[in-house]
Amino acid sequence: MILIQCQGLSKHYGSKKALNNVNLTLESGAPIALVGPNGAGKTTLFSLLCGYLTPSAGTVRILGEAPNSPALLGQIAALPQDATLDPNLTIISQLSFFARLQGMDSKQANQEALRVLNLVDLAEVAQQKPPSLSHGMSKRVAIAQALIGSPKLVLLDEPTAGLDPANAKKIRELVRTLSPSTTFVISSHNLDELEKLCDQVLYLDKGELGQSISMRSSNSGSDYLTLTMESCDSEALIQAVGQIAGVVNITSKQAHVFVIQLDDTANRHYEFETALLTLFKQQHWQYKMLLKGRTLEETLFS
Ligand SMILES: Nc1ncnc2c1ncn2[C@@H]1O[C@H](COP(=O)(O)OP(=O)(O)OP(=O)(O)O)[C@@H](O)[C@H]1O
Repeated sequence: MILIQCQGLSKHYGSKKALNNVNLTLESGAPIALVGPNGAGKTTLFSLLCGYLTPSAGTVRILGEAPNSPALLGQIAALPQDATLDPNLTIISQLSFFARLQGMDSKQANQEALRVLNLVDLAEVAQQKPPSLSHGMSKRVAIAQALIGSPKLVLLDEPTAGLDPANAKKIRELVRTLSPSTTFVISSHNLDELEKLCDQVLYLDKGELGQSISMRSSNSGSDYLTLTMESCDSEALIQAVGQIAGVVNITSKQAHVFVIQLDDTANRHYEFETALLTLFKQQHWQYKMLLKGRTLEETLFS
């Protein structure tokens, strides 16, 4: 099912071009990552998808509808980067209010508010007011708000920024669990996190959509291996590995991490891995990790 379609989408703020002629078609399914440097236009794109901003040129369709169409009520939700709640009202009353805006009666709205608070493990703060929550808790409440009514599309702008590692992991697990019925588009600078969660990565730079990378195909069908060593003489390793049959290239941009490109001969990986382990045994070199494919960082920036 086509969830998002943008054609020739541009947004200017005065003379500033924040988005330039973006063409994009996204299907529902696994989470999709949106990455790009500061000021690339990610928030602007999210705001156009939600209908918070109107395009300077081009069109947006969500499930075939214009972003502000009443048909999308409850079907699309967003977690803005700087989401805030009213400091004077309890969490439950605010979440229930948002549920009522989607047409639920007061009993259903209360149950829905509790359901989404349970999803983010925060049912115990239901009767509290926002100022009594920590930054991480406020973020999780904002994520709960985006999940009201089980929308088909949820846009998350930096969902785990400021969360401790345990809570960030919980949010990732929640996204994974809900993914069959909700498609998440996640904007983040945390490439490790996106790599764990997303199959497709969109790269936006200076308002233009560049690469669209399929993590699945780049990891399964690729001819790359990423090797992390415990400690080693990098030059000696590059020299020795470079001489193993099938190696096209070996590079190292981070201490102890090597990206090895193999030619595409059938069974090359098995033969190469055997030769690599034999080399480690001969040289008494200890490896930490050998991964098929390249990291997202390597794929985007090498
Ligand atoms: N309201 C505005 N008025 C003028 N310029 C704006 C406005 N909002 C954003 N911009 C500019 O548009 C460009 C894109 O901004 P945007 O916030 O969409 O980027 P971003 O990719 O979300 O950045 P970050 O990763 O820092 O959050 C930037 O150059 C920004 O300065």
